Amino acid sequence: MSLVIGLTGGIASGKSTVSNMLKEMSITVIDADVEARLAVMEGEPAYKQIIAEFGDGILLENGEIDRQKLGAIIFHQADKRQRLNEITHPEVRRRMLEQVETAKRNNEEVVVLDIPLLFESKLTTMVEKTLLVYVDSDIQLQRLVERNNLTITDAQARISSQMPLSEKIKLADAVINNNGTLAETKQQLLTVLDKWCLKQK
Ligand SMILES: CC(C)(COP(=O)(O)OP(=O)(O)OC[C@H]1O[C@@H](n2cnc3c(N)ncnc32)[C@H](O)[C@@H]1O)[C@@H](O)C(=O)NCCC(=O)NCCS
Ligand SMILES: Nc1ncnc2c1ncn2[C@@H]1O[C@H](COP(=O)(O)OP(=O)(O)OP(=O)(O)O)[C@@H](O)[C@H]1O
Repeated sequence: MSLVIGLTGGIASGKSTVSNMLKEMSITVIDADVEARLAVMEGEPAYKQIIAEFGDGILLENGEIDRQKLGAIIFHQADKRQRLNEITHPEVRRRMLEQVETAKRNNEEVVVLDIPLLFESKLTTMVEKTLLVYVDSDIQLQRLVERNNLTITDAQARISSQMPLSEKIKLADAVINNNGTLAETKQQLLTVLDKWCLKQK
């Protein structure tokens, strides 16, 4: 029996940081952002649908989707964001489920799905437990600005395109507070895994 955990949070709250800790423990992590990237490669059905919706002005010279341009549109326009989600999310879901099945066949004890929009896109049916990586909003903004080299306005647009962390915290089965050091975050992760995985056995 595998336990399927949905790892979520807000943009720049620390999901990848926690994912990397899980990978170091040899736990399989399936990353929705990676699957979403693969789903929109040239030749994939979503690629054509995106061009039909957003025009070929969003392509780079080499034919790939210009992620910066597409991001600039969808993080500022809710209706466009919804269209992109409608195009990409079914394919992301399908790809992730395929990998969950493989992990289950391999009798892996724990499988983690890293899904930023787990609650917004109602993907919780894919997982048995939900784990939220939380940070205070001022720290989130500061980390996002620094990591992505964004203006405060652009960073705020990205943050407000997602459900606030203060709402997500009410929906999660467990919360890791990532305001502090990486060591403190890892300790909280180990406590949660201990609790959930020991119960599994
Ligand atoms: C908008 C795009 C082109 C921006 O690409 P970019 O390389 O700049 O960012 P990346 O894909 O690494 O995403 C960074 C973060 O942005 C946030 N984000 C991405 N898409 C969305 C969205 N549709 N709504 C809200 N937040 C989003 C997530 O927190 C994600 O971790 C890209 O994110 C995309 O194609 N998004 C649609 C697919 C999607 O919803 N992915 C999220 C996982 S399901
Ligand atoms: N505890 C911490 N202390 C200091 N910096 C941190 C901590 N956790 C994460 N960071 C930094 O904050 C930034 C955001 O973290 P990370 O990339 O893990 O977030 P994410 O939730 O995966 O983001 P995204 O939704 O954009 O994929 C990174 O630059 C990371 O190095």
